[in-house]
Amino acid sequence: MKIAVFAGDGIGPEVTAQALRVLDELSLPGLTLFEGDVGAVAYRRHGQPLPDETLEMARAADAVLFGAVGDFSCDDLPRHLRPEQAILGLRSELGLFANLRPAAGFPGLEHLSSLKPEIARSIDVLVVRELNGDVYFGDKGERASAGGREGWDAMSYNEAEVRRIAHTAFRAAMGRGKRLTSVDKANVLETSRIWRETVIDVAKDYPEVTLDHMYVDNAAMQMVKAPGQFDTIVTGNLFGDILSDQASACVGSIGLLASASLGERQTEHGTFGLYEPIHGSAPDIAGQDKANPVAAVLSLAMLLRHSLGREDEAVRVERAVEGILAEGIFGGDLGGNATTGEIGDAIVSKLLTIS
Ligand SMILES: NC(=O)c1ccc[n+]([C@@H]2O[C@H](COP(=O)([O-])OP(=O)(O)OC[C@H]3O[C@@H](n4cnc5c(N)ncnc54)[C@H](O)[C@@H]3O)[C@@H](O)[C@H]2O)c1
Ligand SMILES: CC(C)[C@H](C(=O)O)[C@@H](O)C(=O)O
Ligand SMILES: [Mg+2]
Repeated sequence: MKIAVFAGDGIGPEVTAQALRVLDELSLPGLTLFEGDVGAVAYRRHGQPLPDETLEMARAADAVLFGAVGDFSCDDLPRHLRPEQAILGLRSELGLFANLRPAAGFPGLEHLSSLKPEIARSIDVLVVRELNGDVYFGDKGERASAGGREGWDAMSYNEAEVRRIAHTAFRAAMGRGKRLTSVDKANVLETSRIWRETVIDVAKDYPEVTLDHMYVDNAAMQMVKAPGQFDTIVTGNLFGDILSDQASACVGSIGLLASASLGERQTEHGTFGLYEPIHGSAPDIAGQDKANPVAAVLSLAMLLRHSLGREDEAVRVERAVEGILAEGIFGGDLGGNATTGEIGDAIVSKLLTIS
């Protein structure tokens, strides 16, 4: 089993280090780790945010554990050299079109949510975000206009792209509450019209799943008003990016939410995938031992489940995280004062008590 570890920038290495301590504690036989450069750190060392050797390392692995990329010092670089191109490049080059972003409350921690506890208690949603298309990967550029320089970005989805993410989402909904909400902006966008018609067509293969549709502006409002109404959400790249950050505040902190990015490639151990927190490099707290490593540790749990076929270990890691949160071990993002390292220590100790 090979895991490529790309820790990246800012708090990326800080939170990834804690996930690696947890992985070490599991002592999985036959596991080899490879470390590669991504993001601003890769740009400084190699002149590119996603060097060829990093991409090759990912291709040769069974899974990628990713930290975060992004650095304000790179804000003025041309787009293709920006750190964010590392994660966008990995997602597209590796065909990772399905981004699973679960957002469920931790029992007893409702008071940590930005919502009223009685509303927060109900949140248990899986956001299935399409990851290889949309306005992210359409043509873009700058041109002259009567109003001065004009930036433009083309948004599109074709039926094949919608079909494959819809199948992923319907299958995920089958394993959950059998309710799927497709989020779009079909009242305005042609992209969303094709999206909606295609999702409706795919629904014929899943008669047990109740499908409904919601415009993204309403979905954002409903996410804070009554998040418990959602079971599984399927949406495009941009809307999924935004709604998942929003869902994290409903749970309590962006430092709590993990993600899996999956494609079609199967290995002898499971589905090849890339696993990362939904948060970024958080330059405002980088280097201060303040970052919450829970999202990174829970990303490792998703890696164990989906790419290594290690459900038992995945559950153990999740229980350890739930355990330390139930004991009130929080960092500053949740109103506590535990450092990144102390939260990692607590998770590792808790793991030892769970068989
Ligand atoms: N996948 C990725 O690598 C990824 C994801 C999002 C943003 N980014 C990049 O990260 C940089 C910063 O972006 P941003 O500030 O918009 O988003 P961010 O997610 O990095 O931070 C947003 C806010 O949440 C806080 N936060 C984030 N993670 C936290 C954690 N684990 N513990 C405690 N607090 C945490 C930060 O301190 C900040 O206040 C940018 O360069 C952006 O492009 C990268
Ligand atoms: C860094 C950025 C390109 C990325 C995205 O927009 O997908 C991030 O916000 C995320 O959620 O992983
Ligand atoms: Mg995001």
